[in-house]
Amino acid sequence: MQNLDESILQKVIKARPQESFKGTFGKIVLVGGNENFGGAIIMAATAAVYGGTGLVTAATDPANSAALHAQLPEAMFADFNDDQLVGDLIVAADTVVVGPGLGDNAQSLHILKNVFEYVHDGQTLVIDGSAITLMARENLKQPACQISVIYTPHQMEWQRLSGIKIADQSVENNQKAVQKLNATVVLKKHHTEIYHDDQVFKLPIGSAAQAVGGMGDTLAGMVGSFTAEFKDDGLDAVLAAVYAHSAVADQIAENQYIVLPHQISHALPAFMKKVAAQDSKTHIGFMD
Ligand SMILES: NC(=O)C1=CN([C@@H]2O[C@H](COP(=O)(O)OP(=O)(O)OC[C@H]3O[C@@H](n4cnc5c(N)ncnc54)[C@H](OP(=O)(O)O)[C@@H]3O)[C@@H](O)[C@H]2O)[C@@H](O)CC1
Ligand SMILES: Nc1ncnc2c1ncn2[C@@H]1O[C@H](COP(=O)(O)OP(=O)(O)O)[C@@H](O)[C@H]1O
Ligand SMILES: [Mg+2]
Repeated sequence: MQNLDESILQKVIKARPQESFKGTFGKIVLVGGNENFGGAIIMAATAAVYGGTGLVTAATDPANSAALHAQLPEAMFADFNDDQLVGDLIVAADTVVVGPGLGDNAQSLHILKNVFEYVHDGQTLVIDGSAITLMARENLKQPACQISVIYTPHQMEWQRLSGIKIADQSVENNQKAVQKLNATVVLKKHHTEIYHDDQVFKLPIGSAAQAVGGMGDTLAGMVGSFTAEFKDDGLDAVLAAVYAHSAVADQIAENQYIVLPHQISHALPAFMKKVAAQDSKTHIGFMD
């Protein structure tokens, strides 16, 4: 098991080329947010916008449209019930995130199946929250095409997906389950573990100040954002997102009892600027 450190940030987050436009930095579609969980998809989309992905669309329940636009005018809205529209957006995307606040009823399942129908070779698919629960419950297989699949379960979602009880989630048991999945797994907990092929990475930072609703929705948005924006970096983009999420949280937690998920997103542009400007030996104190 390898401990992640700050060097993963400099490896991925570089100064932007001046000869560029929004399309250079990727397109992402985030699917989720039923009428009760609109906050989840708004938090995920916020992470994607502030993470720097060039074009961000939230496919969600129409009940969330006004709130999304009010909170995040940079993001576009699509009705997640419009299969064709969502399909067209997915076809054009670099990364698709599905699950934050999607819910687990028949409508949620229909939307998830529609996403799986349209994803195609070369894309990244981040599967989070309700989408993991639905796949486990409905025994739904991940799409068979050549996509990079990244699951971001918390321990109970991982129990549902892998069948491994939380108490038995050892590195060895988790590795066996991940090898059957053909996917990367970001197992979220205190000191999150990332499983990829036969490699295991551990996040040595982060704290209980992060134990608030929406923290994982924000991480899913960041993982999606970085995989779309830094698409040549593959696994490193995932590792950098996981590290940055908790590195920013730790800095906010120096002065706060808890960290609100949207505060992490809002702090990202300044944090990323510091990373891109600094050499790899310097501590990144974006609030210094
Ligand atoms: N503002 C919004 O819109 C928000 C919307 N959200 C959306 O809600 C949807 C459902 O997601 P979910 O995670 O809230 O519920 P679920 O999948 O049933 O898991 C909870 C069950 O597992 C158990 N549990 C055991 N270990 C655990 C662990 N380490 N981490 C977490 N749970 C653990 C836990 O035990 P308990 O707390 O009861 O002791 C409980 O029995 C999903 O789409 C998500 O995106 C949320 O993000 C919140 C903000
Ligand atoms: N005690 C803790 N220490 C460090 N990180 C934590 C702690 N509790 C929660 N987190 C982080 O918060 C996030 C919680 O994810 P999740 O349960 O999916 O949240 P939600 O679905 O409410 O957005 C994960 O990134 C997890 O690693
Ligand atoms: Mg979650």
